[in-house]
Amino acid sequence: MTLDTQVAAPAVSFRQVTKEFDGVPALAPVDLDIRPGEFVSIIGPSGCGKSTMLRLGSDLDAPSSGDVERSSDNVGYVFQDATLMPWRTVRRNVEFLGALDGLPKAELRDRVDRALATVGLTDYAHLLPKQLSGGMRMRTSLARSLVLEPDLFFFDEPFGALDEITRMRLNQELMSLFAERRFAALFITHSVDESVFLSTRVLVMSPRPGHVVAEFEVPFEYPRPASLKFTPEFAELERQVATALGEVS
Ligand SMILES: Nc1ncnc2c1ncn2[C@@H]1O[C@H](COP(=O)(O)OP(=O)(O)OP(=O)(O)O)[C@@H](O)[C@H]1O
Repeated sequence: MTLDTQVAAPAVSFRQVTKEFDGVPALAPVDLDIRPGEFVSIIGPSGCGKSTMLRLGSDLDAPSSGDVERSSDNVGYVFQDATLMPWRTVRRNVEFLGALDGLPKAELRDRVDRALATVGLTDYAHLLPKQLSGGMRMRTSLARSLVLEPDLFFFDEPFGALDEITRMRLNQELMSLFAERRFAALFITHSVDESVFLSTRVLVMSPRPGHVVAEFEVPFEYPRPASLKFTPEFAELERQVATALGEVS
């Protein structure tokens, strides 16, 4: 699918958005548009306001000044903690948001089946969260959001607590999903490699009060093969992002 990301209305836009906590600025004025088909990563030092931006973008918190606008209320969230209900099976966890949203039973069943298949958990749907690996718990969390077929996704370091192999695999799966669905995404990470591999655009933030100090367009076509990471072009972009991070850390 080709999408002209420059003409579509922003899925979310930040206009001169600031945030203070107890009078102390956490976020300097931020301007940012994320359009349908854009996967924007934010990377920056600890405490620079990445999660704050995500909370403001997703309406979990209100800015101190400025405006945040979303073009759709159909929003998905995936956090580092999968926040599954321990007494519910994988299937019942994945059903949860769709049921809350009042999806008709048959539609919900179809969507849950598709979401479970997308994340590779069809054969594990009867298990409880305690019987799952960390990667499977994260897949369950992702599937729960997918059931709502969101136009806009917020990811707060979803793979930060996973081992490297699982993280690489989930990066590949999320990239494939994005290649297919082309939702809009705001993705918080501490990993340069992950940000470049997944994103159409990478933003580097300064220490508190956070603001965007560097921005990189990532030109690689989707779907991206894992072997992309071994190309000189990928390594060069990683080097540039890491350098921008180093300059501000
Ligand atoms: N509810 C709050 N009350 C007071 N201060 C807060 C609150 N939430 C965040 N902060 C402060 O705002 C700043 C930005 O926090 P935020 O969690 O957005 O940073 P971050 O870049 O996501 O950090 P990390 O990479 O460590 O997760 C930090 O200095 C934090 O202590």
